Amino acid sequence: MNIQVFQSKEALYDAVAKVYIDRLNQNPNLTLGLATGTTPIPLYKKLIKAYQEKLISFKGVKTFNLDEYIGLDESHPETYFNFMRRELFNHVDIDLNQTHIPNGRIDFNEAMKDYQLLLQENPIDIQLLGIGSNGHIGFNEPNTPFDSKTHIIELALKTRIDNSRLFNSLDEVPTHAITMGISEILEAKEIIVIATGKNKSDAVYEMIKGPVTESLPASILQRHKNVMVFLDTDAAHKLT
Ligand SMILES: N[C@@H]1[C@@H](O)[C@H](O)[C@@H](COP(=O)(O)O)O[C@@H]1O
Repeated sequence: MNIQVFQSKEALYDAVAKVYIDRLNQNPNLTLGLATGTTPIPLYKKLIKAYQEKLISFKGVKTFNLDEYIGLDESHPETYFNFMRRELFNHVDIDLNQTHIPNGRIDFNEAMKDYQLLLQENPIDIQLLGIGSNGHIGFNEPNTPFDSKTHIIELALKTRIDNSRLFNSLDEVPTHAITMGISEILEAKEIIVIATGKNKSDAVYEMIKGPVTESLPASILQRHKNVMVFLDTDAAHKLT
């Protein structure tokens, strides 16, 4: 793992954005694995700015998101479908037909099989990841098998409490989600993990220094050959 710690979030997100700008200039037809949550938002803002400044284009880019809630109305602002349009897709020249998000509103078996097949056919060049405070990646909660493919998962109470800040109440937070599996995440040629804030420091420590165990899903990243981890000093504070 290549681990970088930054004194400021500004410097952190500049560094991550630079990786994307460089990679997109090397290959304008990248297949990107994208993430939601609060963590990637400053990165998406920087990529929108880079697009506006004509440093990058998304015309040839394909995207695959990690996950989607199950049970939210399609008009709900917290569906990851709406999140991605609001935070990135509506502001750049991406072909929306080339953007993919697991579908949380159709028959589960069909949705899982469709996404598994799409991922098999479209190897991901760079997978972006945040990390849950319990070590989840995507919505792969603790004790998800490392060999899992896209599946339906019951969200951990901790995750629902963490994410309830974006909803009117805990009751409104969905209990289930559809998520890319851990084995599919590991297929990406390159993985970029971003974590900021003290509430991520335990999970970050376990991801990097802890045993590789299904009880801390992000720990499997120790076994991937090409992972870059971008941390602020708060998220990194248990490491030294
Ligand atoms: N499913 C997402 C994850 O992909 C994300 O990395 C994590 C952390 O979210 P945040 O960045 O808001 O802390 O939890 C969310 O629920």
